[in-house]
Amino acid sequence: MKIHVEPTKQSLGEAAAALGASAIRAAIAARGAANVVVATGASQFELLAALVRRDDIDWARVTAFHLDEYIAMPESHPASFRRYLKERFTSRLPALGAFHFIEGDAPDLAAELARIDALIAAHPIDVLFAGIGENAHLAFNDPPADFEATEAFRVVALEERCRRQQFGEGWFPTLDDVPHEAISMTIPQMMRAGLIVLAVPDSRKAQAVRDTIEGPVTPDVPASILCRHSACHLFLDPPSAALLRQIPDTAGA
Ligand SMILES: O=P(O)(O)OC[C@H]1O[C@](O)(CO)[C@@H](O)[C@@H]1O
Repeated sequence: MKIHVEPTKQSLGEAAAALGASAIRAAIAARGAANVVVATGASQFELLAALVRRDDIDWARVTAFHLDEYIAMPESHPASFRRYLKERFTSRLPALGAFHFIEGDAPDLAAELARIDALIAAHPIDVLFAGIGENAHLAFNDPPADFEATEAFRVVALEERCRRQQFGEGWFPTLDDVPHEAISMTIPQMMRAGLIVLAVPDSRKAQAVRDTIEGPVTPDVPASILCRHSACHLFLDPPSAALLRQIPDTAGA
């Protein structure tokens, strides 16, 4: 895993977007199209803002997916990930080729899972942008995460720490309002991406970052599996890097 410690959240977002953009351009040059996954949450604000400003990408050739969505939440809810992405991504990229949203409030969840599994199987992912939760989750795969899942998306239960984080970020009026279930991309599906670009700012992520990089690869630290990916870049700011004993593989090294 390549670690980049950027001086600010803004430069973190710009550097992560620049790396992703070069891989998107390379995929378009090689195949005429690129497939990407984008993430949500407070950690992705600066990255998405920088990504939608990139005018060096032929966005019409890009097909996009996202990582996760709450079950039974209408898109009009302030915490809906579809709403988040329509406000911060698709509305800023009118030329975008396609965006396949996870309909977490679909009446038939099995049919919805089958639909998005088939779609992503037809679109091998070139670049996956993601964050890491305070509990080191990847997408909504809370600990202990399933590193062996065979499907691309599944329904998952959200653990207490994860629900507290969502409440703490201000997306819900009370903890009780945070859903207990979501549809999440599975970890094996995330690991199939050609390039993984992680944007992880803020001191509240410092322990998860340390456990991810310095601890063993274990389902109890879902993001630790990323150490086994051949092209994974982790963008930190000084507060999120604060607990690292050393920066093992700095950018450009
Ligand atoms: O920015 P946050 O809220 O810390 O989220 C980090 C990760 O967790 C998820 O938001 C799921 O909660 C992912 O989409 C994101 O990559």
